[in-house]
Amino acid sequence: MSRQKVFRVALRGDELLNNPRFNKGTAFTVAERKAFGLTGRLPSKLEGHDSAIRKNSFLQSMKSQNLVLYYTLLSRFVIDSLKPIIYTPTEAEAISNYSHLFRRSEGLYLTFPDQDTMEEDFLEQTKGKDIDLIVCSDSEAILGIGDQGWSAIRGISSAKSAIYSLIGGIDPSHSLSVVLDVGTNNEELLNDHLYVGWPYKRVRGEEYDKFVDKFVQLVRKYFPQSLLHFEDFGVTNAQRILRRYRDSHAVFNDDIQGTGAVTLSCAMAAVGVTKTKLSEQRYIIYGAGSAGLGIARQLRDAIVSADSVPEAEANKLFYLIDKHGLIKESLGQANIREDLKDFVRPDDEWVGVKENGAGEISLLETIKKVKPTILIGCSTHAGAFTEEIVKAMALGCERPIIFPLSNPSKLVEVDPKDANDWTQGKALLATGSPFPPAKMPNGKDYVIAECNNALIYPGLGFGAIISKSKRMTDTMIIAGARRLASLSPALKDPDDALLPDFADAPQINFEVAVAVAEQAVEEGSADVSWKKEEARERVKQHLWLPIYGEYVYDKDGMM
Ligand SMILES: NC(=O)c1ccc[n+]([C@@H]2O[C@H](COP(=O)([O-])OP(=O)(O)OC[C@H]3O[C@@H](n4cnc5c(N)ncnc54)[C@H](O)[C@@H]3O)[C@@H](O)[C@H]2O)c1
Ligand SMILES: O=C(O)C[C@H](O)C(=O)O
Ligand SMILES: [Mg+2]
Repeated sequence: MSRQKVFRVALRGDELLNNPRFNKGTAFTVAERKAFGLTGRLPSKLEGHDSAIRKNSFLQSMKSQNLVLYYTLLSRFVIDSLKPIIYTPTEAEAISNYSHLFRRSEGLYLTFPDQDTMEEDFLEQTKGKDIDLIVCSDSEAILGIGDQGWSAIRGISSAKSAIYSLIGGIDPSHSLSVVLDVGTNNEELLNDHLYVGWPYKRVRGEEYDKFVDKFVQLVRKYFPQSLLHFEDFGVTNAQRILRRYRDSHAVFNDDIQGTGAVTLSCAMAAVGVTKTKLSEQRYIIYGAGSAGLGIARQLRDAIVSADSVPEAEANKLFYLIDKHGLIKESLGQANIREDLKDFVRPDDEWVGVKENGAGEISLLETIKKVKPTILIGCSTHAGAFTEEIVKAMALGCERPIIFPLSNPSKLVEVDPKDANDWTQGKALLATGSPFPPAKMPNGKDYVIAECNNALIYPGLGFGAIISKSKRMTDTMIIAGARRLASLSPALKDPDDALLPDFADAPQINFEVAVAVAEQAVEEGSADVSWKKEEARERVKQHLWLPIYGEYVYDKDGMM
């Protein structure tokens, strides 16, 4: 017969969770969590559960044991082959199964019913730390796989933070990954008795806004010069939260602004190949959610500033398509979000164009009428760019520019190999997830650019952090995007990739960070006394590299 022993334990918080002798993971009781300062460090449900270990889990486990080893392995040897394991697309699989994979606490869990202790939990987790970067998600729109509840902490908040360190050079001990667990509407998770998050429907409306606001105000109070990165929020919340806080703190929505920036760089490189201007293109954006609208606005703003086109004229170059087809006036307010209003097409343009029974105009009909030069996919609609669609693009212009950006790989709108074959190598291509090179008709490889926001957000973020920017402004983002575009391999060889390879991402993001910091200082968004000309040196000095230091014992030293 076994008898439960009572131990007197002098450890609290991280010390307790990181002690293999005493750690109980999700099995800590509510009373123990309170007594040992663990409430904000563990998800809400108490039983943990293990399942098979994947490569991703192995690296995750290495990360929790030895950060220097983890980042050295990733950066020094195999950045482009291991990145897909710790990030897109493998993360999608790890996230959807995370309750079954959960082993150790990571980051900060803020759960809706625990909001009375939010400040305590926040302070427990950040005590003695100098936090520059906070990455948070409420997990409602994870990549293209939708609502994943609590699981965002692992594959999204932590993976995005890891990319900041790996590619951007941000010291991992200065970043904090957060999940805002406000429930989930994912029935599969709600019905899974092993789901370890808060197993209730998503909180909406005023209660949700208050919860998010409480968190944002803690960030502002304790880390006023940090960058607050929002990832994979649902489209309406994402836009609203960004609007609400962007003038009072350095906040950044990666899906809107990061995706807009990397796609702008990629489009600049593509029009460099076709020797045209951004203002001479006609754009179809398929999927008008966070990414679609972010891309449309970023491209529009660049056209206004670089080609001196009035905003109202620039708006007319864009055709947005969503679930109800082309976004046009007659879809009515119920089917058009308020924030899409700049891009709503007038009905009288479409007289004579074929509609379906519900009065909707399809992607194919839009292409036939508009003869676009650029087609961008961020719809989560796998295979939407069929052979007929891609060939219709190629009929309308010599070098169609086609970016199927939906992640993970299985949701891509068209396999780039097919788009290349169907256009006899004429299409200029980029995807959101990594794909192997396609073969050109002359037998050469065509490297598919990976147009993923991870190629730019680490540099954008680092630039804002180093310059202690009070806000992340559009002009800072455009400065970073221009710098990235200027490093495109296709500018030297038009048959080369539109964007640099991820193997070069650290050097590329260094340049992006310098450009952002320079712009921040020049425009007065920065809060530093140094001059624009010093930005390069400042970024260099603050780059974190995974190298062991020498340890000297000091009882009051770092813990
Ligand atoms: N490459 C990148 O860096 C990058 C960045 C952000 C998002 N993405 C990808 O883009 C996709 C969308 O992400 P998001 O954050 O904008 O999500 P979101 O949910 O905000 O937007 C998706 C939009 O597509 C629309 N849609 C769904 N099915 C459609 C269909 N059949 N036809 C037309 N429209 C349809 C939805 O109504 C919604 O408006 C995801 O797959 C995501 O992984 C890629
Ligand atoms: O996470 C990624 O790979 C990119 C992007 O933020 C997405 O939501 O798909
Ligand atoms: Mg995202």
